[in-house]
Amino acid sequence: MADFSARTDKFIAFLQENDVTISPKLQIADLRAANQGRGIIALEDIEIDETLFTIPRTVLINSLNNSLVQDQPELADKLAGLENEWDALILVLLYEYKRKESKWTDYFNVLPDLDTFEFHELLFWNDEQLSDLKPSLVLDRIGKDKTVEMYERLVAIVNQWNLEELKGMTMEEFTKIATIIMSYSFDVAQGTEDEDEDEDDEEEEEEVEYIKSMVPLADTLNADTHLNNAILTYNKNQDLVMTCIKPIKKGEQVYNTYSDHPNCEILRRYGYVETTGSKYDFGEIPLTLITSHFSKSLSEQLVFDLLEIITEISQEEQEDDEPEVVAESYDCYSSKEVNLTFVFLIQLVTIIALIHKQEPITADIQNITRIYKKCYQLVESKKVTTEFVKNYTEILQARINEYPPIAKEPYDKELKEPLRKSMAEVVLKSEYQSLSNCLDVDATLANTLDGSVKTIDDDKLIRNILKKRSNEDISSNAKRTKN
Ligand SMILES: C[S@@+](CC[C@H](N)C(=O)[O-])C[C@H]1O[C@@H](n2cnc3c(N)ncnc32)[C@H](O)[C@@H]1O
Repeated sequence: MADFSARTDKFIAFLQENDVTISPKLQIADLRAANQGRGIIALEDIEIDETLFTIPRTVLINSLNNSLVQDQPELADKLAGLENEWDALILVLLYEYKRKESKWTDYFNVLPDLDTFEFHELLFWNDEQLSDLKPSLVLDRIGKDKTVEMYERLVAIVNQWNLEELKGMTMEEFTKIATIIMSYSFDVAQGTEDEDEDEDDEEEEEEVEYIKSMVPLADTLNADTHLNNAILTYNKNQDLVMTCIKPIKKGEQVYNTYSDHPNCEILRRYGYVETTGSKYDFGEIPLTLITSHFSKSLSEQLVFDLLEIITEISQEEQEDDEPEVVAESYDCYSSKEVNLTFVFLIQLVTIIALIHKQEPITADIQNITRIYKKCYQLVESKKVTTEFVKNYTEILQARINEYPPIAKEPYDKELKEPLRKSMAEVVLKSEYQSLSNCLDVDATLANTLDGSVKTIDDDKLIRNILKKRSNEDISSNAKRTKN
């Protein structure tokens, strides 16, 4: 405890020596009892727009500003030239960690210690612990293979650049540094001003470049998706300014946002969960579940062929920035909203399957394009068919049924031991509840399509498609006769 607060005191002295100004209404607190490490609390009420603290850029650590380039200036261009911005920051941070004394020593002494800190991000879970997360699709995103690839790439750079101090970098050290970057770093805008921005000039906004940086003090803030009350902005001098965006009462914690993540992603990236669910929770429907659902009415091979054709058509028909219709999975949010592509795909395959019942369908691109366009118009005009509702509900229910009984239980306010098992249970509950919320079909469709949605008879749509097709057949026959 004494060591913990002594480190906090030295960190505060470091901030003051480096011209960081902090509101006297704030205090860095020991929140270890709540599994939150350090955090910042308000000693007095704070109003919206009050400045919480101001950080000059000289205190940041990034590929431009660090001890490695100070010690070996010839590396500056090489670091700036690295294609992957993670690579540069990993190298400079590991160098700072290994260097016994540097400008940032008292900052590093409040960051997770590489030897003693227990990281809970999913990269550090063993197979048995991970199995408690089944059937969450977060298990497909842990990225152990990518980490090995990145480690090997960095070892090659260390050797090529002959970075003596980093030559013994182990896979474990590398993984911990990369994790610290993932959970502590900020993408800091280069040369932006908060005020006097021409908001209409979108092109100018697009040109803003970001540099991945460690930002002392800004990274002492914990996050909460429901209670977020502070954001990082910039002032005219290009300093970083943490600003209050929601009134904060005396005794309350100051919370940043780490972006709009569901609990499974908060756990994967930051090693904690929001015990009563994230504001941005979702459950996911894997494409395989949609495939197996429709394989009951169409053959499995036909479903595969259709998905291939639908992918082709959507690439042709869609704008570049629109999401692919055929994706590996689809999100179902706790706020009763799903991906629009999920609605469209189910509606499309539903109609194809019904037509197939009347006359066997072939996976022919012209034919499917016609049905694709009709379904697109239908969904665009905020309509779906009765059979869509049935298939949507059955697919969602099939996914819900994959969850273990614990997922159905309400949230406990606090985590229990063993901690990782307890966090995994929270993730499953978050996903289960999100999927269940989306069983409210009317509300979910209204949120997804931005307005109330009408359900029409399938036959009406099918007749319309088949009629149009026979009309087109007649006219193409007529054309052929003419020729
Ligand atoms: C940017 S740091 C925040 C400062 C951190 N608490 C510390 O002591 O260094 C991010 C890390 O803080 C912890 N954290 C942030 N928000 C949290 C929360 N709401 N509950 C529990 N832990 C949280 C997680 O370990 C996360 O990886």
